[in-house]
Amino acid sequence: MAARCAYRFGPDIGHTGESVMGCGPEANYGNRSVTPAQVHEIAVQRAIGNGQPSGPPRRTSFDLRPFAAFLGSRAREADSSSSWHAAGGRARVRPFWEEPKEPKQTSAQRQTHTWQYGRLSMPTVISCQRSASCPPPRAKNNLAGFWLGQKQSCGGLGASTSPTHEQSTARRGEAAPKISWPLPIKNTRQPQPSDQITDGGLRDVRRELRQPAVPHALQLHPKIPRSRLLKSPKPTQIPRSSCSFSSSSSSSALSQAPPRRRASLKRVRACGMEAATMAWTAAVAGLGLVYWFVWVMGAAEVKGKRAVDLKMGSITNDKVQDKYTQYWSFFRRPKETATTAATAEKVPDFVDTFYNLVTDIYEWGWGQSFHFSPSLPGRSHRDATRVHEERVADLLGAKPGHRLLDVGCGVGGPMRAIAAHSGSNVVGITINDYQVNRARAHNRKAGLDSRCEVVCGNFLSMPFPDASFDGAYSIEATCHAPKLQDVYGEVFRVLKPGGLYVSYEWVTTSLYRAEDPEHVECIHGIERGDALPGLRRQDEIASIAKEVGFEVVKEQDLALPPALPWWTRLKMGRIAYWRNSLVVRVLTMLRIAPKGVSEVHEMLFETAQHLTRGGETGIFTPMHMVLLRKPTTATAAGEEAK
Ligand SMILES: C=C(CC[C@@H](C)[C@H]1CC[C@H]2C3=CC[C@H]4[C@H](C)[C@@H](O)CC[C@]4(C)[C@H]3CC[C@]12C)C(C)C
Ligand SMILES: C[S@@+](CC[C@H](N)C(=O)[O-])C[C@H]1O[C@@H](n2cnc3c(N)ncnc32)[C@H](O)[C@@H]1O
Repeated sequence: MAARCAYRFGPDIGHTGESVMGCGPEANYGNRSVTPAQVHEIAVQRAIGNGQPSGPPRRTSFDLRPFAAFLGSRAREADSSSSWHAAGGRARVRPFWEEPKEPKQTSAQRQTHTWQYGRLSMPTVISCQRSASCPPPRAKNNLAGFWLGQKQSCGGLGASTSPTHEQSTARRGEAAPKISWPLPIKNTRQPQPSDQITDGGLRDVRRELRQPAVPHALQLHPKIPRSRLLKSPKPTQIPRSSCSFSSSSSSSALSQAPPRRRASLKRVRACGMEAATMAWTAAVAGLGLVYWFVWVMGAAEVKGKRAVDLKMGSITNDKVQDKYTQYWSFFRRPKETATTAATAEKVPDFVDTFYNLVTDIYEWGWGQSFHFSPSLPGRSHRDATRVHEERVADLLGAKPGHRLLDVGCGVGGPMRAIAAHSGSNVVGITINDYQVNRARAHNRKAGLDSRCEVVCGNFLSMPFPDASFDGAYSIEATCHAPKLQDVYGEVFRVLKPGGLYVSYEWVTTSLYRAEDPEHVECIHGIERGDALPGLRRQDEIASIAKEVGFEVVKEQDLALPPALPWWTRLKMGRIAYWRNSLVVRVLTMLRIAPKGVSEVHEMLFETAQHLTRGGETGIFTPMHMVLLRKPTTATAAGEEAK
């Protein structure tokens, strides 16, 4: 039968695997790709002569390869059509049946063969209902294979009430070997006594596909005498529900027990062993899951910060909870915060506390750039962020040799992008010393530390001489200033005459209605969760800039169409936030993360919802851009205006 169907490779043996074409009317596989498992299946179908109409190889119902693949077994490598013929079949990964062949064994040698799973030696008995062309073990060092090998014997092949291969052959008076293999493939049709069961079918297919022979996967069980197989027309049937794993190491207690007791003892022991195996598997899988959850899934979008490294800035672990409470009570009533001089003075300190609490969470869940950007169709958030940053450099006309000031630089994401894009030198200032250290470390890692410098200081009174910068920019930072005039005035002072300043401002838009409680709650939510002493209106910005002496070159809300929404990133991240919440809780419970981190995370979660609402309703924008120039004639802040 096998000879009737001439397989030949399709014209394209590409990365999708080997195409099997033109197999005659009985088995026309068209131009489908055939995986090793399917090749095996074809062989089995032919070997048992099931008489079913031939067609594309079916995926078997007992195929647990995905599980094996999950555990990182070589099965994936072996069966993955993409890795099978990488690069158009040139760099080929060796499939499992091409494992180095053991020297051919005699049947006596085979009788004493035990399965070797890594360091585990398992003399497993599994009755086979199928032909000798059953598959070889997937991979010897394969935990999944090990698990599956055990599992299959429970109500699987060995426990069927239909005639087994050995029964069929025993009835015919032939010696029927017990056959073991660790990965069964369930066949819809059971072999009939009349079937000519050989592994010739598989061999034929292999020959045709020029695959080497299967290594010695099939074996005789050492403990079952050949004579018993011949004599006993009906081997002991083990109920489907019971555990049928059996070990060849029988104890004397077992051999001395009466037959019924012996059977139940065997079952108890078998169940015990299976339970232990299951427990081990569960433990390994559990550990794997925790690892994946915390280290892999919990990693920062831009690698560099992991959940297990979450710190609360320079706040010691025992102070986190207190600091958070203090922060929260200070910013609970945002509008009042900026109004009295006494509270306004305290703002920078609380902003510093805020960034101690959130910097690592931001880096972990957002990356090294702490700002929004319009979405770009078909581009990643990372790309969109970078484009938004490079736009600053372009607006400033930054060149190599220029000295730029980054007002409120965070951990320096924009600074590095701008320095790299324009070739200029950048000095960043932030109030938070933890951010200074993070930014410096990132600069070093990026190889930009010679052109990117970071200073710890207050942008309301900067430690820089007058007219010391060619240009300046601030990305979503000046919203922390109780009075915008103060920070704009400082930038004006340190800029060289003729120097440009670009700022991306957080503001309420003309759609905001102070009499709408929903609007008010949304904006308060944004202010509370972002350490803001009170958002300004969009139309205030230019006049404040003019007030300190700047010329307004350009003003534009970069969030307006045709720009795509900036808040979709926040919205789409929701599932990740749930996961992060859980990670943070678990880490706090394990005392890896300090107490209070969960509360901070909760606050950010809530803030994200207010921000999203602000974006969706259009009452808020985080990217009102102003391009300002210090007049060439100006000598000091506000002089030109006067
Ligand atoms: C300019 C400012 C910061 C803007 C944004 C960078 C941040 C505003 C809200 C932040 C976040 C909200 C939800 C967090 C999430 C719950 C967590 O699991 C992972 C981090 C967040 C996504 C976090 C990231 C940064 C923000 C988007 C303000 C302060 C002026
Ligand atoms: C939202 S982050 C933006 C950081 C950076 N521009 C970015 O886009 O990644 C705001 C930054 O402003 C800084 N900041 C806020 N108030 C400040 C102040 N009074 N003096 C100096 N820096 C301040 C914070 O420390 C923080 O680094």
